[in-house]
Amino acid sequence: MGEFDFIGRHFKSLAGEGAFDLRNDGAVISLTPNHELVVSTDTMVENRHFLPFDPPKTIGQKLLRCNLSDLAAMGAEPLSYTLNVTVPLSHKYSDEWFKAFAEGLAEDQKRFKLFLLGGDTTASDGPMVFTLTIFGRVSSGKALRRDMAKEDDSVWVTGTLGAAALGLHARLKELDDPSHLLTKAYLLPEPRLGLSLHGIVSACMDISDGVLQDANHIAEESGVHIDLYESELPMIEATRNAPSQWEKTRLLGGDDYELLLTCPKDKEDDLVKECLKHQVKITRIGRVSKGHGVQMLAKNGQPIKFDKLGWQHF
Ligand SMILES: Nc1ncnc2c1ncn2[C@@H]1O[C@H](COP(=O)(O)OP(=O)(O)O)[C@@H](O)[C@H]1O
Ligand SMILES: Cc1ncc(C[n+]2csc(CCOP(=O)(O)OP(=O)(O)O)c2C)c(N)n1
Ligand SMILES: [Mg+2]
Repeated sequence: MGEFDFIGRHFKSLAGEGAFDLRNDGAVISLTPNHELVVSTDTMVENRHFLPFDPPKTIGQKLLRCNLSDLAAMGAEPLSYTLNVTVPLSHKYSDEWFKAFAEGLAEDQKRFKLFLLGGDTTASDGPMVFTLTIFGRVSSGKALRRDMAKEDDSVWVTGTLGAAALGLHARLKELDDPSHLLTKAYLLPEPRLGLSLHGIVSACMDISDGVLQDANHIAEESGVHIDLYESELPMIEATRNAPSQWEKTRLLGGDDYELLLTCPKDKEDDLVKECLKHQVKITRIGRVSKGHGVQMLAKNGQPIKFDKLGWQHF
């Protein structure tokens, strides 16, 4: 069958304007005046980012959505993406598997209004690896950044936290998930696209490695200290009620793909209004102050001690 046949069968129908039907050496991106191109890339590795027995459809969707979440964090709107696939030679993923993977991409392409530009296909003795590079656009000068948080700003988060990290363990049958909501959060994050936050928030990023570690990125980049209040972290019931042995996982486990924002006091009403307009839950979870680093504070005001801040690959 070969890789060319494989590309034609699974990916050609996902291609859009400038992709030349996936039959050229490169693709062309048309740019509009007064916009800047935003680029972001993320890799997903079998047994590191997804489980080989996860549904192929949601693996495709999660791959796209993690990248869409990066565009959301930049305040950008999606245009197109490239897809690199490294197929494992040691164990076979069926044609049906890739069909469902591509169906996931097709469904989300339609919903989030972007298309495939091209990519690369290889094989190796290692695990399945997907790399997706996403292109978006933002009005010139209006990209959101991580480095403008200021003393006395409040810290906010969209949606809820911790469910995806527990969902992974539900998939591994280490934790009960009768509502299936933990599993759903792990399999299918919801990118917070479409919010108009430029001129409202002082810093923005998406949470992939856990709220504390990612808040630390904003703190470092902005030259400030951030306190997060543990009791304020928004969690669905299944997350809040998980047995205490899962405390650290739900707080630091990552995989949330929610937006972490800092906001000056006089813009808080605008932030809440903008999120309400788009029916996105938003919760105040902390405060920016002078200094450096991050702390998570318990209800009694005491810092909670952790041996690490969040997810690290090595
Ligand atoms: N291998 C690499 N080469 C160049 N830049 C990298 C590499 N890995 C990460 N980066 C850059 O480092 C920054 C942080 O990366 P990462 O933690 O992966 O961010 P994100 O959580 O947004 O994906 C990004 O600007 C990314 O482009
Ligand atoms: C099988 C499996 N094990 C563990 C995890 C948890 N996990 C893997 S990577 C990661 C952090 C995000 O991935 P990364 O590659 O750091 O993305 P980036 O920060 O670059 O967006 C998390 C929480 C998972 N999603 N799946
Ligand atoms: Mg990354």
